[in-house]
Amino acid sequence: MVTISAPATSANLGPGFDALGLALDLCDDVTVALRTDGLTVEVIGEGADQVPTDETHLIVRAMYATFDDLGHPRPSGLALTCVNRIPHARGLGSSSAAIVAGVLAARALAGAPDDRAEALRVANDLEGHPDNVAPCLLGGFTIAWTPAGGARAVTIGPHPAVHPMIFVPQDRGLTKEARAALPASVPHGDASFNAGRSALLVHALTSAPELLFDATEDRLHQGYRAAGAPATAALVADLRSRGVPAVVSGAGPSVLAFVPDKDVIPDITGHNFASWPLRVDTTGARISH
Ligand SMILES: Nc1ncnc2c1ncn2[C@@H]1O[C@H](COP(=O)(O)OP(=O)(O)O)[C@@H](O)[C@H]1O
Ligand SMILES: N[C@@H](CCOP(=O)(O)O)C(=O)O
Repeated sequence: MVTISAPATSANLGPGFDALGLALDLCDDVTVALRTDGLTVEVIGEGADQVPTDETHLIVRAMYATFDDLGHPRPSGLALTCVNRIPHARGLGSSSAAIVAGVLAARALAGAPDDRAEALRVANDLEGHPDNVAPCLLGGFTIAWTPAGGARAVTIGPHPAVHPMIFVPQDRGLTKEARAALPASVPHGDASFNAGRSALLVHALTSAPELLFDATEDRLHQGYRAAGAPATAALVADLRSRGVPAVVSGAGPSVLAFVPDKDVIPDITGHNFASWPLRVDTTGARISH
């Protein structure tokens, strides 16, 4: 039996589309036990009435893909108990947390070493972009990239004065749909703008939080997604008009803001979002046997 605790994540952080991400201290816990035969999936909390409980469940899919990647036979029986806290389809990396949990659980049950670089490669192949699975696996603020051999990532910082605040709406928004809203190409000026802001964001998050406002500007994805999530765009614009570094969290529809102190909650009167002050998770997914 193995238990994986996998954190929520906020990807992109404004200009770092598909590259930058931050782990947050809100975790899904998954316990997996080997059985002689059959598959059972018990889900408590987020998504309990919505996610499948057969072999199409995302954690089970990630486990099977990992056993196959290791060349290890799939077990004849599995029992999963999932305690879910990360809201689904809100831009907080619930699918990445599920994939990471499945990859780490399968590696542990197969007797493979806890090799996060290997786990990242497999998790990214399943998720399709590395910016959530990287912080979920490594913790902290991560920069991820995908060379020919598969995804890689480094984790750094962030500066202790980086205080994330998440604003979560009731409505959902699937990442797949938000990605479909993006154009096939962008103007060179916008690409160059984001390259500069992404570089500045690394400096701001690690050494100079006072630069976060300029560093979180984006021209690659948020504008194209605004029509599909107008309430999100309105909250980001309102917060930024008051000098708060605010961005779309992942593909949305949640909003991430950086506040000067963890107890400072910006006034969001008139916006139908719940405020969640979350600390940075500095360790990444945890495994307990
Ligand atoms: N813990 C989980 N168990 C099973 N499926 C999950 C879990 N978390 C997420 N999913 C699946 O992933 C979908 C959300 O993924 P996605 O659109 O990428 O949004 P998010 O930003 O929350 O990752 C859910 O609707 C569900 O189908
Ligand atoms: N870079 C991705 C990030 C998606 O994050 P999620 O938490 O919304 O799944 C994107 O912007 O599509």
